Amino acid sequence: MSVVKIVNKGKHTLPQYSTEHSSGMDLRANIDESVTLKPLQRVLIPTGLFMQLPEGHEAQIRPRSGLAAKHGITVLNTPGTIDADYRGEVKVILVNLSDTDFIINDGERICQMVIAEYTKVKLEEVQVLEESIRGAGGFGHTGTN
Ligand SMILES: O=c1ccn([C@H]2C[C@H](O)[C@@H](COP(=O)(O)OP(=O)(O)OP(=O)(O)O)O2)c(=O)[nH]1
Ligand SMILES: [Mg+2]
Repeated sequence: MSVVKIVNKGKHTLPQYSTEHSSGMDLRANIDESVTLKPLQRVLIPTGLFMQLPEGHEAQIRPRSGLAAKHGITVLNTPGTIDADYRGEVKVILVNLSDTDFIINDGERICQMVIAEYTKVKLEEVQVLEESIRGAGGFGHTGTN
């Protein structure tokens, strides 16, 4: 199991996996006062967390489906990317896609964080690519049924 070093300068407990096989850990808002998010408004919410990810890993900041389905609250840049060499505070960009105000309270679980391994590649510039059956087909070219 990979180890992620974390400094918690916030007021809340460390994030945790809420069930045995959860892929994400929920992150809590670490704010002094509640924030009211108006329709289509976005806000940067601090978490109080600072991380050191092992080389070859990233953290992805993703929405919680409950907040999205019930309140239209999502992560604007989903999946947000936390780089392994980032040492600043993890912050979450939330947006309100509903038609009513939404209040974010201190300590609320606002998003989830998935730690993932990634592959670093070297780009090789060529003039022609190998053919494939798909070719340039995309954007729904296989239809819907
Ligand atoms: O939702 C996010 C996305 C990013 N970050 C932090 C960690 C990440 O490593 C850094 C840079 O993120 P990104 O590369 O997405 O932003 P950028 O606009 O390209 O900034 P930079 O020029 O600093 O890379 O900002 C967050 O705290 N939350
Ligand atoms: Mg960047």
